[in-house]
Amino acid sequence: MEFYGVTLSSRLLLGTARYPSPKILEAAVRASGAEIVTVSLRREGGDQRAGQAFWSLIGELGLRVLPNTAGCHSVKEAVTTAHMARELFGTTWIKLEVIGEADTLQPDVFGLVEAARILGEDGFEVFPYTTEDLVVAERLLEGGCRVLMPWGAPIGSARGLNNLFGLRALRAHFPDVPLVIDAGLGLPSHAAAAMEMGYDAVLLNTAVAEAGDPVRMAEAFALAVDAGRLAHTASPLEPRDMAAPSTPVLGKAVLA
Ligand SMILES: CC(=O)[C@@H](O)[C@H](O)COP(=O)(O)O
Repeated sequence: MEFYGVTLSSRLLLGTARYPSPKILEAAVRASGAEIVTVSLRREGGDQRAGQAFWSLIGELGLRVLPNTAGCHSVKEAVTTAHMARELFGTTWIKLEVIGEADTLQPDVFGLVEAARILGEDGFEVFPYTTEDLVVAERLLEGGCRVLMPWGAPIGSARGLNNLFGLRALRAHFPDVPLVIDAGLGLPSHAAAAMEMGYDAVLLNTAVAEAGDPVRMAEAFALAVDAGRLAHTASPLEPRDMAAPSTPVLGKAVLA
């Protein structure tokens, strides 16, 4: 799998917020096998000691940082945050969030398209947090995005894949674009379903960070992502309406 020319073997991207402690975050990242972790600029500005531990972990595991513009509600705020993140983290990658609505934290897709275009022209490689809308997807690609990150469900909701029809349509319309389900996953089975559908990867945070045992949950998600991907490459059956006997029978049994 490739994002902007970078080849990766793990298809699980992990967020780094809301863990009970830096130690548990470290163990969860290790258990997940993730090669990319998202970091919010605002979080890193906070606790100095947690920041230090986090940076040694990044170095030790050779992780790639995907800074995000979490919590930005306008194009201006998102663009400014992206510039600060580029300075601080030394990467042109940016996970672009422009939040449009407080209850669902759903993307403001108009602002998103505009911010993605501005950042693309500024040399950023943008990972936009979007909806499953096909027209918005097309606009983001026209604006220079080479990866799309549709939501599964609202951030932190743990609902899974809310709109299977829309997500399937998105996958079918853009077979060659790396598509990552971002946000709203609650269970490993949700991640497996996304991968079975042909999504390239999943990004999640809350389901692991707020699980009773984040380390075990990180491992469970890693296994689910691998299983879902394996199933996808094995050409799964299409569901059908009528029964089809799984055991072929020849003739009839004679019962005396
Ligand atoms: C980590 C990150 O980038 C989040 O903004 C992301 O959207 C994760 O959502 P969940 O916490 O629902 O997994």
